[in-house]
Amino acid sequence: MTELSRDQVIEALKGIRGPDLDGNIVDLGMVSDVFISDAKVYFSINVPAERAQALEPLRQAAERTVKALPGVKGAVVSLTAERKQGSAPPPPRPQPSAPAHGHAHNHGPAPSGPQRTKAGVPGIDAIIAVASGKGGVGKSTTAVNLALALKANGLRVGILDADVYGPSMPRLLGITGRPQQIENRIIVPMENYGIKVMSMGFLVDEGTAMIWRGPMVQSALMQMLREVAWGDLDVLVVDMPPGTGDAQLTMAQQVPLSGAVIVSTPQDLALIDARKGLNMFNKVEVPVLGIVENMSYFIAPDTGNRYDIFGHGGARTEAETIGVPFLGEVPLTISIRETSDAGTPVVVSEPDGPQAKIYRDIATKVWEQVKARSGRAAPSIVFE
Ligand SMILES: Nc1ncnc2c1ncn2[C@@H]1O[C@H](COP(=O)(O)OP(=O)(O)OP(=O)(O)O)[C@@H](O)[C@H]1O
Repeated sequence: MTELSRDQVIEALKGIRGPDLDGNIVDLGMVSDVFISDAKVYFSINVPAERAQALEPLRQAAERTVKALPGVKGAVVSLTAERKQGSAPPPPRPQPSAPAHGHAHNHGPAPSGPQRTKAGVPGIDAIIAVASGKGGVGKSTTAVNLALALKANGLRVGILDADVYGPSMPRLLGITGRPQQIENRIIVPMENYGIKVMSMGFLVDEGTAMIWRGPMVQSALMQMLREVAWGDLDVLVVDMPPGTGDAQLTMAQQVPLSGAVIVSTPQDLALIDARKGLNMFNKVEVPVLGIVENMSYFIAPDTGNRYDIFGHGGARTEAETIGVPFLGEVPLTISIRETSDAGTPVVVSEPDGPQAKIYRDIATKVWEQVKARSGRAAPSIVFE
């Protein structure tokens, strides 16, 4: 197999017409730098923000084209809508949580630590959602490494994979097999690397087409939350399905969340989606613990050089604008991807490496936020 080159990719992308069918996306200057690493191709296409949604087919066409090239193992293509240099900053947005609800302060004294009764699931002190405004930003990767980093920081941790449409925890944590059921339909969670895990992926055969209707999703989720022998946990990390639709809103409402972590990539478009996520949690009065910028910058595997291909720093600015904590920047590195694919997340497989440290620092900040907010009553849950 011949080595894949950037020129080949660019040549192929020249076959894709611009949004108004004049010229191609390369000659129109819409394509960012192209990075190739381990036969996976990364680049972004710059489009006007207001046309982003309409141009999703263009992104898909570019992705398909690149994936079809011989020797390409995968492609990560994102749309970006860069602000023009020197343009006015966006207007300040209101604080995400109104002081009337008593959880608007990101600072101030940490009262007494998370309280057992607050989480609403006996034995579980705090439940944290990891969410993203859209798919593919690395939400599951962040969730698993955050959970393992919380464990590395000395906490008792579980993960609930609420992404029933595309459960990824079995793969990310390298767990196969089925969980056991004990008396009263209670399921024993699976376990690896010292954390307990429950995922629909353990119950449904891979490749089985599951057609989920809303109520089924809700009942599956409630079972995974309440009919699982979690034991005593300091924190349960919930990997939410991507997006901010009705299903996610209901989920955010029904799970007694202590707070939510929002994962975004730095591009403006992803940030717009991240803001939707933030609004969703505000709607159901779940405090947003902060934003993580994933794929913040790129570390080339051969030289270790750093490249800001995705416009690093957008999420930090966004967090400052909307007044939520910024939790940290995770670079796009091959080690994060490969360790995830291998079921040995970087926090456990390279615990002394720089990536693991980044996740542990994020975990520390997340936990500080949980503790700072634990005085607040959890949203009530209604059982039918
Ligand atoms: N920081 C990173 N560096 C390199 N690769 C990453 C990083 N974060 C995520 N990835 C890779 O990007 C892909 C998407 O990540 P992941 O599945 O975590 O995203 P997601 O937002 O949960 O996606 P989905 O919406 O499909 O559930 C995976 O191949 C993952 O290994």
